[in-house]
Amino acid sequence: MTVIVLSGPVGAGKSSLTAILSKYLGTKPFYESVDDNPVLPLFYKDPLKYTYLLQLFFLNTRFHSIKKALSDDNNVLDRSIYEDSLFFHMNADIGRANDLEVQTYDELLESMMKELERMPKRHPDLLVHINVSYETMIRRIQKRGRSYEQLSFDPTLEDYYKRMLRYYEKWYDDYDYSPKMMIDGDHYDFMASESDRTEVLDQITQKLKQVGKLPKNWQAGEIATESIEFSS
Ligand SMILES: Nc1ncnc2c1ncn2[C@@H]1O[C@H](COP(=O)(O)OP(=O)(O)OP(=O)(O)O)[C@@H](O)[C@H]1O
Ligand SMILES: Nc1nc(=O)c2ncn([C@H]3C[C@H](O)[C@@H](CO)O3)c2[nH]1
Repeated sequence: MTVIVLSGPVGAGKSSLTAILSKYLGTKPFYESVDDNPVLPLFYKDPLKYTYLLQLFFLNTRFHSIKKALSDDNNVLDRSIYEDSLFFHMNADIGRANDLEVQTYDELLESMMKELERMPKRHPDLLVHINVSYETMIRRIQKRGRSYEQLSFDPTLEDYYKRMLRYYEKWYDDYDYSPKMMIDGDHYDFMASESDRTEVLDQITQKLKQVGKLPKNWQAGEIATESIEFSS
C-alpha cells in the first residue's frame, strides 16, 4: 500500500500527474481545494488582507486530506502539507503576515504535524517533485487560464512566482520526510506526448521499486490521457 504526494510550484503539473499516476497505479487521487476554494480569488485580489485566512483554509483542508490518505494508505495527493509552511513564510517574508500571525501559524502547524506523527502511517512513501522553470510555469498558468493567477491580472505576480521558484529549490533540498524524486517538468510533456508520459511513469515506478513500495502483484493501469478524468 502506497501514499505518494506530489509537490511543485503553481502550474507545475501536479494535478495532471496525480490523475495520470493514480490511474496508472490503480489508487485514489486527492486534489487540493481550488475551484471550490472561496478564499483563493480574494487572496489574489488583496493578498495583504487574505494571506492568513487562505493559509488557515489550506492547512485545514490539507490536514483532513492527508489524514484520510494516510489511513486509506493507497493514494496520490496533488500537493503535500509540507509545502504549506513554504507558502506562508514566503508571504510573511514579503510583509503579508505579522510576527504574531507567523508565531501562531507555526505553533498550529507544529501541533498538526505532531498529530500526524501519531497516525499508524506517519508520512508518505514517496514525494514526487515537479521542477519547472519560470517560463514553463507561466506557459502552464496561461494554458490553464485561472484569471486571478495571470500576470495580466497583477503584474507583481512575476516577482511572486520567481520568488516561489527560489523557495522551492531550498524546500526540496531540505525535504526529508520520505524518499523523494524530481521530475523534469520542462522536458516532459506528460499531457500530450505518450512517450514522455511512459518515461515519467517509468521513472516513478523505478523509484517505488527501489524504495520497496511497488506492490509485487502490481500491473500497470491505463495511461492514455483520454481515459483520465482531470480535476484541479
Ligand atoms: N508536463 C506537462 N506538459 C504540458 N502541459 C502540462 C504539463 N503538466 C501540466 N500541464 C498543463 O499545465 C496546466 C497546469 O497543470 P496542473 O493544473 O496540473 O498544475 P498544478 O501543478 O496542479 O497547478 P496548481 O498547483 O496551481 O493547481 C494544465 O493546463 C495542464 O494541462
Ligand atoms: N498563498 C497560498 N498558500 C498556500 O498554502 C497555497 N496552496 C496553494 N496555493 C495557491 C497556488 C495556486 O494559485 C492555487 C492552486 O495550487 O492555490 C496557495 N497559496
